Amino acid sequence: MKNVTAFAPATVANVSCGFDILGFAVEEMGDKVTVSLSDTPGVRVVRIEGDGGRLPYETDKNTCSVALKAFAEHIGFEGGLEIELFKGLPLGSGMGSSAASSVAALEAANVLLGNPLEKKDLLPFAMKAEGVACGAEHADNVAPSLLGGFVLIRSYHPLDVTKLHVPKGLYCTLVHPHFELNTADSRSVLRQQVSLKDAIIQSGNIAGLVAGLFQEDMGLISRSLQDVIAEPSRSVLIPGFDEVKNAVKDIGALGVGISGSGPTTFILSPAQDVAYAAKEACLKVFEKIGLDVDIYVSAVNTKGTYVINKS
Ligand SMILES: Nc1ncnc2c1ncn2[C@@H]1O[C@H](COP(=O)(O)OP(=O)(O)OP(=O)(O)O)[C@@H](O)[C@H]1O
Ligand SMILES: N[C@@H](CCO)C(=O)O
Repeated sequence: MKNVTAFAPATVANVSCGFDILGFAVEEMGDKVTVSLSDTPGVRVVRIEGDGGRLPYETDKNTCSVALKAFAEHIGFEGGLEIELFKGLPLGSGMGSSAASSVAALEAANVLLGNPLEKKDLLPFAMKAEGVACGAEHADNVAPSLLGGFVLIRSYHPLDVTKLHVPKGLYCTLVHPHFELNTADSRSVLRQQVSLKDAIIQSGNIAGLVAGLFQEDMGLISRSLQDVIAEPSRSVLIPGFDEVKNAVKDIGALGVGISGSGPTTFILSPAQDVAYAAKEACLKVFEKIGLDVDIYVSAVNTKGTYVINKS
């Protein structure tokens, strides 16, 4: 085997009440990465497509190569690895673009080198790449992109992640307005202190959301999709956010929140037809505002990253 290509899915981080500790993966949208063995030692990005020429080739800047360099050092691989990145995700969208790249690169390289590590043990290298992309080694995009489904980060020190149950029928609608918001900028507007009152509300909601997922209790999930920590500071940066909340109030959706650090908004629904009704409602909102959007409807991806070609 000389090269392996892997796909890694887009993700919705935070899921309202789980700032930096919860995320889920979606289907179809994502990045593809081919990793090939090379006679020249070291990790190199040799091709990038689909980014409009905007992503860095430098090994210490592209999330694919940052992750692979750390992985190669960890397993003691001293040979050469070449990376070809096919961007499927828009940059600065809130759909985990930098995460999908590093996760696909790690999955491809791990398989190429004979699976020296288990999938879950690739996580720290992808987190390192997130640190380079946005200044914080948060795992709520990389963990679900790697493992699929809903993933909870119980602790960062030590790292303790766990997959949660995905209720049948759960769908999401992702509304991506055509402008970029860097995660670093979107983190810089956050308050550094949280009041006791808000801490109580947020803990109740995250516990309720986890219980709701396991019990497949759509009412409990819906009541728990509330964020009093990040959303109040960030929603002002997202045109149409309040209008979307209003527009989907009466169509049976479970809730609305900012996907990761935005500007994408996610709507969770208990069934596919509700997710499509949410799409129609959002199209009307953005037509009125006069802003171009892409709207995707997707089930939850329970598989995470996977290999699509080996040769
Ligand atoms: N392979 C990559 N894919 C995307 N961004 C990358 C990649 N490698 C490096 N970067 C850098 O990461 C930064 C983008 O990180 P940021 O977290 O803001 O965006 P994102 O991952 O596209 O957003 P989001 O997670 O909100 O979808 C940019 O400076 C970009 O140049
Ligand atoms: N938890 C991160 C996700 C970034 O996509 C944040 O909200 O900043």
